[in-house]
Amino acid sequence: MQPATILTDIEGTTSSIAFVREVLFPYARARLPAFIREHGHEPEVRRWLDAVAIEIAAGACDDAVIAETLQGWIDQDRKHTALKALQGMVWEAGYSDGDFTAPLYPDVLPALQTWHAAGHRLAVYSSGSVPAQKLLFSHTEAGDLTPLFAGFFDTEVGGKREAASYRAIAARLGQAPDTVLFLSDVVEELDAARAAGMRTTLLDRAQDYPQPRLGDATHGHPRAESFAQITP
Ligand SMILES: CSCCC(=O)C(=O)COP(=O)(O)O
Ligand SMILES: [Mg+2]
Repeated sequence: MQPATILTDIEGTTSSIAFVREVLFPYARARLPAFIREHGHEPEVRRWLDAVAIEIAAGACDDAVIAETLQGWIDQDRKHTALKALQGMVWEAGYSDGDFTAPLYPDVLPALQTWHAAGHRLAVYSSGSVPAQKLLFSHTEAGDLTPLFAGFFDTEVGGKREAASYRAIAARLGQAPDTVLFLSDVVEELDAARAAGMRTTLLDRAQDYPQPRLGDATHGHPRAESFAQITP
């Protein structure tokens, strides 16, 4: 039988929520206005700024207003595809200037290496954009881990709480959904993956969730406090 493909979330699963909210988000929040002023004319940036403008004003609006809107969305932790794409572009400088590297929970790298060596395909599905995911995994404290992964998926495939997104990911990986194990800290995401036919495990990390999710709070998903407890 083919080893299961392991599809993992990032924030709260491979890396702490604190890193995302206390390092990545403030970095992007502070630099987005200047980034938009300097790069707003570039088509790949403009495309996302226009998407924000359409949402907030049904059309054109000032770039300063767009920047303020994006900062508000960061404060609300909105998982908007345009915000995530722009954040990823801003984080590129942070990684390349050495302002930060990406921490992983200590159990993550050994498990990923073991699973990869055992023939499991590994993939990522995060609200962070695919370029942001690749930046993160290529700038971990253990070096570049991107060669371990066979696929990266973001919300361009669909929202993380929608079963259709997981069906689309399975199809893109060329796998039947029941051969994919999805790992996440968010029960609603696991519910959607299960509805699509995937296997699931809830990551319940004490650092992120001081109140353990037990019993009904797991919605029937297998629960693990570390990757070391997962048998794919
Ligand atoms: C690619 S790292 C940035 C993480 C991020 O912006 C985010 O919203 C994380 O969401 P996740 O789906 O990984 O919980
Ligand atoms: Mg998460």
